[in-house]
Amino acid sequence: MTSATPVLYSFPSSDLLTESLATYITKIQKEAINKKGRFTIAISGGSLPKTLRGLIGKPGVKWDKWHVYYADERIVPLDDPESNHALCERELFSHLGGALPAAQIHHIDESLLGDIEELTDAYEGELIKEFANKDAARFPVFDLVLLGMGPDGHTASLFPGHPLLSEADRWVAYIEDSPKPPPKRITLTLRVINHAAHVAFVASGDGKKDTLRTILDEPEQGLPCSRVRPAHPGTVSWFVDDAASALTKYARTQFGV
Ligand SMILES: O=C(O)[C@H](O)[C@@H](O)[C@H](O)[C@H](O)COP(=O)(O)O
Repeated sequence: MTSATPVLYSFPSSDLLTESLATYITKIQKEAINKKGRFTIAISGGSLPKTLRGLIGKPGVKWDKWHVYYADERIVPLDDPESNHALCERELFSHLGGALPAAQIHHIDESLLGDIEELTDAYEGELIKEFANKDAARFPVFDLVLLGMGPDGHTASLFPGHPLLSEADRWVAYIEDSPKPPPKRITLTLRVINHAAHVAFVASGDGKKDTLRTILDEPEQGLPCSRVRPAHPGTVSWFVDDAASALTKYARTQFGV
């Protein structure tokens, strides 16, 4: 089975990056809705939710068809400043005037914070409700997974050298020793990410330039971000700014949809 080759889009400003990312997401959303009447997306935390602001008020975004999941989430209350859900609420959902129904935003079950195994099973159950039997697939096929890149090359809560990278059965897994705090998290597994129709990474700033070079120019090092290679006909795209791409020799593609 052939895997997607990363496509690199690099922008001179964060405004251009934000606007282009919004255009890209809107196009994928439209294709998904035309095909099956809904759009399934998984979103990470970190600086990513803020870069989705270009979607706010953008014509053509059909929020009522969105079904949102988290690519990873921290095991903290939903209103905790460390919660990815709280972050997405703050940066995006609260600006939509209720256009995206709360029932279509799938967050962790707060009543299970004390039992990470049960919480993980329950979150996987949320995915099963959406995806099981749909394509008779062994793994869910998200229309789009949006990811960030950590300075150590991690993505979602998949960290370099961690045994979780080899998880071959679960859709959602937990980690209790995350090197990035907080230590307890759940994450989509690499198998799930690599079954997505489209995956897009977003990375910006000078602080990302060394890691981005390693990920794109030396994929053989096997950093988690380099291992995101959805199977054909899936795609993997990188939306970065020129500061982040300063060191990579990887070929740039001109953005245009
Ligand atoms: O919840 C998390 O911690 C994230 O999902 C994580 O994978 C993040 O995306 C990267 O660490 C990049 O974070 P920055 O964009 O803040 O550098």
